[in-house]
Amino acid sequence: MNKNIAFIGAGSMAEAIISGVVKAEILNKEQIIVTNKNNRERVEQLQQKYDIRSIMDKEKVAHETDIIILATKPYDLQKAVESIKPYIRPNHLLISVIAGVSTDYISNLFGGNTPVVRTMPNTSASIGYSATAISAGKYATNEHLEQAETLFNTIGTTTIVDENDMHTVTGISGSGPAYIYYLVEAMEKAAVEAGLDQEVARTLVTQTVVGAGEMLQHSGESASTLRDKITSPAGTTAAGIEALDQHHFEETIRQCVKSARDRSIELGENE
Ligand SMILES: NC(=O)C1=CN([C@@H]2O[C@H](COP(=O)(O)OP(=O)(O)OC[C@H]3O[C@@H](n4cnc5c(N)ncnc54)[C@H](OP(=O)(O)O)[C@@H]3O)[C@@H](O)[C@H]2O)C=CC1
Ligand SMILES: O=C(O)[C@@H]1CCC=N1
Repeated sequence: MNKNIAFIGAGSMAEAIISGVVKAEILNKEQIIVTNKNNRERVEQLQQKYDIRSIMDKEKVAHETDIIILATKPYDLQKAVESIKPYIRPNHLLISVIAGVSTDYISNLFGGNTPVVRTMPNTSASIGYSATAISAGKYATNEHLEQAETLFNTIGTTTIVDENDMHTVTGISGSGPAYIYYLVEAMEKAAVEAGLDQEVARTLVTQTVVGAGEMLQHSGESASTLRDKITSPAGTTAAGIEALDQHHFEETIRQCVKSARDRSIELGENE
């Protein structure tokens, strides 16, 4: 890509994207700039770790870049925009990774027809495995959307969605890796309580999750078919699944996704 990119916000999500983009080698490292509010130590840490540039002066950040990725928490967005708004050019593209916040709101904050593309990646971006959803705001052209797709395709898959679906997407794939990690924590705890060594538990559970993920990706079979193949009649898996059902597993997941989605809506309502 012949575009310079700046990250406004240098937290977990910015780092996951930077890590993935650097590994993908689609940009020279000096084309990537990171900045935050005032935590110079953090941006210098990222600068050293990924051999990218850190710049605290927002005028210089804007001057040196074509694409600006907004990666603050939703409640910090307004101040972040204020700090860079005076230096935004008409040909800048803004890409938001921020949960809940609409492209219209961001365009309005910038006070005009600023093109905004909204994305919802996840932290697996750091190893090229993000499931990123993308929506174009009303001032973003097809070219802007393609630029965002090109960038996010380097850190995983991209799926274009209607912006109205972004809250659900956030509850599914934005937060999703955390649900899987929570499941892993629970399985490890159960294994240790049943007498397995912690390291043995970790190795077995991790490989089980990785293997299941690879099967979902590569076997061409649905989750339900794959599950059936493990579930012998009156066997161990059937007993385990029955316990999950008795403890309302499906309803628990439904509530989990709904709560995350509702929270995304709330974050947007503070607009
Ligand atoms: N973490 C995740 O898995 C995902 C997160 N997201 C979204 O990404 C966004 C960032 O999340 P995450 O990385 O976890 O958050 P973090 O808290 O880890 O990072 C937020 C960053 O924003 C910076 N910041 C705060 N205020 C300003 C400002 N005025 N100007 C410039 N930078 C500022 C902070 O800098 P400082 O330290 O100086 O305050 C910090 O570097 C959120 O909106 C979240 O919804 C989306 C998908 C997944
Ligand atoms: O928890 C959050 O609000 C962010 C959005 C998606 C993942 N993390």
